[in-house]
Amino acid sequence: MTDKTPCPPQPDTDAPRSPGRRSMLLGLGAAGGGALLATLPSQQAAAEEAGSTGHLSDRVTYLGAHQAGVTTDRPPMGLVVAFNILATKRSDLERLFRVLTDRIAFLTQGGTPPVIDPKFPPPDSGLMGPVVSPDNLTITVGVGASLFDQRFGLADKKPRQLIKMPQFPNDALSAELCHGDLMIQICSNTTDSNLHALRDIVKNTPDLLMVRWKQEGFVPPPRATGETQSAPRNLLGFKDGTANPDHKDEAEMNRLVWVQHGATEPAWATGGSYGVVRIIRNFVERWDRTPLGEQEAIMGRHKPNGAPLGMKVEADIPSYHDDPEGKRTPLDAHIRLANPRTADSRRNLILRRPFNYSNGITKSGQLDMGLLFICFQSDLDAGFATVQQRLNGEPLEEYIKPVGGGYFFILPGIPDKTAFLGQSLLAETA
Ligand SMILES: C=CC1=C(C)c2cc3[nH]c(cc4nc(cc5[nH]c(cc1n2)c(C)c5CCC(=O)O)C(CCC(=O)O)=C4C)c(C)c3C=C
Ligand SMILES: [Fe+2]
Repeated sequence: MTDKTPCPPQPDTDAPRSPGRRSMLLGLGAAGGGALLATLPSQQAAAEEAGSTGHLSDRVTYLGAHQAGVTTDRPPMGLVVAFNILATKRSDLERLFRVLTDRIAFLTQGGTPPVIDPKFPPPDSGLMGPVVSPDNLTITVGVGASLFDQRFGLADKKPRQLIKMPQFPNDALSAELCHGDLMIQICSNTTDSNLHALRDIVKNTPDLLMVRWKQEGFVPPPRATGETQSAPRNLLGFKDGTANPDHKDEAEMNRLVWVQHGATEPAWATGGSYGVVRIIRNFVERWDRTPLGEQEAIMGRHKPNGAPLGMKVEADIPSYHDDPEGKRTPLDAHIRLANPRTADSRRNLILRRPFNYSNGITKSGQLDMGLLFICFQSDLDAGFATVQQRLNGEPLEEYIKPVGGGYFFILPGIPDKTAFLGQSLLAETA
């Protein structure tokens, strides 16, 4: 049953976004408060021991032309949650976007939730103690094709390439893990920050949103020995992310990721992006019984150091034109199909931002783990759809099974504190 308890007044979200050096050093940020100061050193030590690279005071702005969580650094923990929208009126859809904006402002910047009469449910779950620290949190909101049905009068404003994610040949999509009117990606240094943010959003939208599916994931920390370059490993034991475009290169991100003004998309979509989520199970028991040479031929890279086959280091650029028969890198190796590195295939580049996941065991007693694959692009057809089409039938398919996910349009950013998420979309159809 949906909890319809009205929420008590929410805290001021106007927390300063540039904490002083001293408060940064103390790990206080905008949150302030002695309670945090008292607990910080041990929490931080624990996080560092666990390999987390972040600090409780790390704060990512939620304001700007683009939403955070796409080209910002990927923190160690991430989750994707998809919702059905319960609102049926346009005014309620606007209320939903305003509430989300308000919660994103508070949760990502941190602060102290109000203390209220104990006869009411507490405004905050308390998962993070009396002070909510930012902890590198980003909350990224996307909308599915179904938002543009008859309910809200938005049909003619649908991003041109936004469709319900199709079933690809190797997919075994499970209905309860797919699609949704709204998708929220929540990323931070720690699982509890992500869950705290999720619970806050769910609590504040009882009559507006219903959770449809959720998948949590993680990025392993850099290992102290033997790892010479950046990309962390996936659950097949290979470095994953090596050949990703540079998310810090603004020009490249404008070319590949962000919908540009004057593009073929509706004007409201400028600054947004297409987000693809795929829950891809890995058959790790079978993989772990596969000879190393075969694993490497399937991926097209050496397992220990991530170098392209026949090359020395991870950063080496694979070359295929001098290997037309695939003697060094098989023609059907994952990386060669995904990016054949021709002049034409430059327009198919995508920004990958995946997380590993481990969900326990399946009904038949197999380890249920895999890749929460997430990627972003300004052109869905040229990006994910083309790359996935090239991967259809690849040898890696024997070891993977996509079971869920969806296509979403990542809304443009919130330009300033007077604005709200989705405002450009609603303004165009007011
Ligand atoms: C449709 C897009 C892609 C899906 C789905 C996908 C699934 C998937 N990938 C790995 C492991 C690796 N992928 C790597 C590279 C790579 N993968 C894609 C696209 C998809 N992968 C691209 C575009 C690339 C880059 C290719 C290049 O430019 O050379 C790698 C190599 C390291 C790296 O560059 O990241 C690994 C390893 C798994 C296990 C998987 C599904 C479970
Ligand atoms: Fe891949």
